Amino acid sequence: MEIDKAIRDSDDRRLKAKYNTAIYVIQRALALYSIEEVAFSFNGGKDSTVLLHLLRAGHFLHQVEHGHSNGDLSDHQFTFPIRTIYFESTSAFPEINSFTYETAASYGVQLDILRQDFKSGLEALLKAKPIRAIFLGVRIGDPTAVGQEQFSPSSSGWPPFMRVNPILDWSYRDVWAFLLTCKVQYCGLYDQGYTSIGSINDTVPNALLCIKDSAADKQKFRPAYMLSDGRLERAGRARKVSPIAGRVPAVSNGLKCTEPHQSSVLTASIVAVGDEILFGIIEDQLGPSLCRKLHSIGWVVSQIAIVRSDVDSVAEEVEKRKSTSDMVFIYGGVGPLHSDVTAGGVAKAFGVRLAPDEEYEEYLSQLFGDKYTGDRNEMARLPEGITELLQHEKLPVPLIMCHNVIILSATNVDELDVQWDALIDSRSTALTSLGPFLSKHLTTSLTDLEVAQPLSKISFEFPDIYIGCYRKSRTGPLTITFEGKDEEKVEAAMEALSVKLSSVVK
Ligand SMILES: Cc1cc2nc3c(=O)[nH]c(=O)nc-3n(C[C@H](O)[C@H](O)[C@H](O)COP(=O)(O)O)c2cc1C
Ligand SMILES: Nc1ncnc2c1ncn2[C@@H]1O[C@H](COP(=O)(O)OP(=O)(O)OP(=O)(O)O)[C@@H](O)[C@H]1O
Ligand SMILES: [Mg+2]
Repeated sequence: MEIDKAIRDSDDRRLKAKYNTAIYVIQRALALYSIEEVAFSFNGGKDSTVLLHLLRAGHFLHQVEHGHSNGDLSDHQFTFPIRTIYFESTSAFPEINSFTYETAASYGVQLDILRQDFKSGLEALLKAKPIRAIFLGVRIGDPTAVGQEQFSPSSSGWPPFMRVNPILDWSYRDVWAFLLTCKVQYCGLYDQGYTSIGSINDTVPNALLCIKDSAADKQKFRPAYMLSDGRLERAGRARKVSPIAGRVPAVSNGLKCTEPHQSSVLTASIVAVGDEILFGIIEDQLGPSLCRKLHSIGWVVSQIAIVRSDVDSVAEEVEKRKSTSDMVFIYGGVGPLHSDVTAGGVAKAFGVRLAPDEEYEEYLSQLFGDKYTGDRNEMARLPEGITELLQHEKLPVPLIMCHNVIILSATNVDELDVQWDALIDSRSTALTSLGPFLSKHLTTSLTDLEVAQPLSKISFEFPDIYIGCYRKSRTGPLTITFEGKDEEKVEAAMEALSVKLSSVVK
């Protein structure tokens, strides 16, 4: 079976682990329900395309296990035996419609086309057919995944059936790793910068994939698999636009299609975990170093917090920061000791549990060998369903990323340097360089009282320039700093203040 073979032949351990879990879920469902009792909800989207091929492989393996097939791995001509439903809508992209029909034809899939809304369509279907379980390509991070597990009964108010979500814990990156590794066809819209597809009324290409090319009259987009931060997968679906504007790829999620540094500033929060820092026994050196690194790539650090080494303190801080910052960096409290509570705190902040992560466990056992036994397995328990491992050749063990929270295991500045370089190199985080800040400063021996009024006027006139002040001693000169991304504006702000201050001197 070519899908199973492609995954087994691949050396992507994470993908293998995700594949195995999905196949396990599919096989359990096929053991629980007869083939007449299951259905597959297919809509030509990338997630349901992944699921189609997983179902093909899962059903094939199920047959082999039960002695119904000769197990011939080159068996391509397998007719797809699971009832497949497609809710066709007049507002679907024509490319999605044709891909759905063509794919069905290629893999022997019999499509049941439903032209009602989901609920009425399912009510009618369940009256007519003995369906008890429906496979869906829902993934954690989808708005509809909230509260769902791999097997979730339909919600109240819906007809009764089991929703089976074999790829619930797959990330955006896993989806693309699967489609590219298995070399299967996917809808052509994904090669035109669409990263998640709804209807023509609410979907445009993802502005984060826009290629700036002033020579061309039409904007171009990179393919969906190039999106480095899966969190932003739905950026092209955030805003409802008119049907005509929906096909014009100029605006998405309020972001103009420009180089990111021209239109946006991203913010980061830093969380250090450690009672010893709060007791004053050791000093946090990673926080200031991270601030410099983030500033150098054009990010704004909005906060550094130091929290106690307990799960609730970590969870409370991460919960606040993850929704107000684009990225949260957390360090300290990583390891197998009783005080190593960071992973647990992050899990709690996202409302998930800690569960063994096979892939991470493998890295740890390679690193620690035989010593890695017993309680040390604790280290391989990571937030379930939301963890992405960020591998890099320079790192002995991958970094852990849970949505927009990156757990750093560095304990000193040298280790941080290595992890930072790996993050910058890694295309799977959103840590893109936004273009550096331009910094200028001037010093004055005027008093704070003399400077206050002109300075507040200038701050008001230049709202997008960060104007700050510091002094090294109460009696020494005052340094005024100007930070911004537009050199001319930074200089204009500094010049304007100089003029105002010189008139104070006179
Ligand atoms: C087969 C199937 C089963 C569904 N079951 C439920 C359900 O039990 N409860 C629910 O609230 N929505 C259910 N939905 C609706 C989806 O959660 C969601 O609203 C729909 O896929 C639209 O998603 P979109 O807004 O991202 O296009 C179901 C949809 C499908 C196709
Ligand atoms: N019109 C539809 N007909 C049948 N199933 C659907 C339809 N819309 C959604 N689904 C089911 O819901 C799942 C989740 O939809 P979702 O839009 O998140 O994923 P997708 O369409 O597969 O991929 P993408 O996120 O790129 O749009 C689908 O994988 C599919 O199982
Ligand atoms: Mg979709």
